[in-house]
Amino acid sequence: MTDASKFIAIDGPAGSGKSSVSKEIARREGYGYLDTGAAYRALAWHVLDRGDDTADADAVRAAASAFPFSQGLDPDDRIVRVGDVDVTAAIREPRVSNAVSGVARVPEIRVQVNEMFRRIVAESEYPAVIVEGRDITTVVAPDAPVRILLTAAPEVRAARRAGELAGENAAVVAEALHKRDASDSTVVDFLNAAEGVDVVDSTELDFAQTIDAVLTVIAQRRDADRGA
Ligand SMILES: Nc1ncnc2c1ncn2[C@@H]1O[C@H](COP(=O)(O)OP(=O)(O)OP(=O)(O)O)[C@@H](O)[C@H]1O
Ligand SMILES: Nc1ccn([C@@H]2O[C@H](COP(=O)(O)O)[C@@H](O)[C@H]2O)c(=O)n1
Repeated sequence: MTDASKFIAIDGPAGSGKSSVSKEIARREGYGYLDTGAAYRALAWHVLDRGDDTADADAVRAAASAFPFSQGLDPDDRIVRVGDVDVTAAIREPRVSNAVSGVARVPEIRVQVNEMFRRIVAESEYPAVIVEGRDITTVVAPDAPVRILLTAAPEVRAARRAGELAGENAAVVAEALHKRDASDSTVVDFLNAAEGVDVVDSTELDFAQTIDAVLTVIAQRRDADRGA
């Protein structure tokens, strides 16, 4: 069993605000920030870079066996590398977003990256690390003192994501987001909160209100964990 005491675990569907909210809270509170989706995205990029298809599980496993991934925990230093290549921007491109679920579907890959996430948190010098993804509250750190499912209505998430991708057709962006959620939810359940997980639904909240809501849960859970 891993020591999950440093984890602040946040799950949720695409576009629910996991990365933007986690990053901002990490900055304010002096926590580390681990974007687990970046590892899946970087592996998808690596598979494509090798000229392979992420739908081919054997090709994904082969790419993962030589996957020199690196990512720091500083919320203001978000550089992601595969070997010497800075893939920070490339992993956000639609071609990677559309391919990443293929990587996430391979069970051995999930085991490999989850072990890496636990090791990164255990070795970090931060007092706590906000770790966000799809299965952090349920699989990666089910014993974490703080576990939050951050969600929002599908149309709100799609509109927020379309707002980010200037120049992209909103309907196409929405369709890609829902398709990725549908594929990902066959692998892990990030739409329903597991027992003991707090839900923050930001459908009716602006960004600042969402931050406040998440900070309130963190404070309550950490106090309870300390026996306050
Ligand atoms: N409560 C909110 N109100 C308005 N905009 C928000 C809110 N929360 C997040 N956003 C915005 O929604 C967009 C999507 O958020 P973000 O990228 O953090 O989602 P995510 O859950 O990490 O998505 P993905 O899993 O696809 O990476 C961002 O532009 C972010 O600034
Ligand atoms: N814990 C996780 C995190 C991510 N994934 C997969 O990676 C994709 C990209 O994640 P983003 O958070 O950057 O959008 C996501 O669509 C999943 O396929 C995962 O499976 N588990």
